[in-house]
Amino acid sequence: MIEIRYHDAEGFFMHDVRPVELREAEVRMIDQRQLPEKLVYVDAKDARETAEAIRAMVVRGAPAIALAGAFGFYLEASRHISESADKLEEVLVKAHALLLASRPTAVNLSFALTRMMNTFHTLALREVRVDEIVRGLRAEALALQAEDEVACRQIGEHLLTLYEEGMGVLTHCNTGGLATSRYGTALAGFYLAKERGMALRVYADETRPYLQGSRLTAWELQQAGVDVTVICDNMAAAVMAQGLARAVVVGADRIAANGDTANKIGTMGLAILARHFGIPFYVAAPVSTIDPRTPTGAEIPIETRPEDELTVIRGARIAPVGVAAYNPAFDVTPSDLITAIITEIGIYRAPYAFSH
Ligand SMILES: CSC[C@H]1O[C@H](OP(=O)(O)O)[C@H](O)[C@@H]1O
Repeated sequence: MIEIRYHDAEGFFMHDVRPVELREAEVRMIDQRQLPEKLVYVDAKDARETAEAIRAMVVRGAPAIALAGAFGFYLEASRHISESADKLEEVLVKAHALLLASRPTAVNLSFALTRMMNTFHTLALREVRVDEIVRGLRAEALALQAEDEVACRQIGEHLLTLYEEGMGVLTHCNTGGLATSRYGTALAGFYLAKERGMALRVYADETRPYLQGSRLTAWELQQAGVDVTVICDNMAAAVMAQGLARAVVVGADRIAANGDTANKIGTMGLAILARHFGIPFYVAAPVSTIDPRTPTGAEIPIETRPEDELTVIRGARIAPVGVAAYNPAFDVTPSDLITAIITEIGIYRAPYAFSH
């Protein structure tokens, strides 16, 4: 991976860009580790570099890593365009495994890679030339991006039906343009409200330990002119108790068949608080985040990330060297605490029973 460009992040509007973009021979990603101070892009040229970018959270967010995975899969194919179909299949099986292993919880990545591999097999069975297979894979990857963009807008439209003028809404982590193809999922409602002149107040949990809320959500919404206030994660209860937030909306990384939802660590606590304070708790996600093959939240693999992501912040140590740190990246919210699951095809309410 190479850093290719830098400029001040001020005045940069996420509506106009994509966090992950397929170019001719590389996938270009905003390096989200360096926001909000620096806007830096990195390029990855093959499956290995793309998998590393996903693992290192250069690009993050369930839909965005799915697109990065699909782009990396295509790039790998394009580097073997002069080989036989059998050799290409051998290469793509390895690329699929490498990309899939980069982060285990978000099912969108698995869904996108399965789409790409199925596209390969469909074209290979027709015995088309390898260069035509590679072109077909590029088209499928870009189709995934276009589908996600439409889905995000539709999720935003459905979210708007749940909001009232002037209300405060609390959100967790980053589920905006940086986490998707564009617009976001949970944040899409705030962008659309802004476009339509509807005033909403957003309370963004900083979202320890990786700070996606204070670093990314606050940056995105501020650039878009949305009223956003950063709070520490431990302030959520007070914000609800004071009536400042009258709803909670979050994203998702995997929704099980019964509606149990894996999302950024800290989400389950918000759902429990929302139930206690009698406010709605919404999950916003494209249907590509729903995994009917996973029966309940107990079967969702939860990624554990490096301890120093918790004990060191921007190079400053905040815990003694050698102390143990437990750093699960996600938790699972039981479906009975979820008021509604908002997707691009509609709003689902409990009891949830998702099937193929
Ligand atoms: C649009 S959903 C994004 C989803 O992904 C985030 O996790 P991470 O930043 O570790 O990729 C978080 O769980 C968000 O809800």
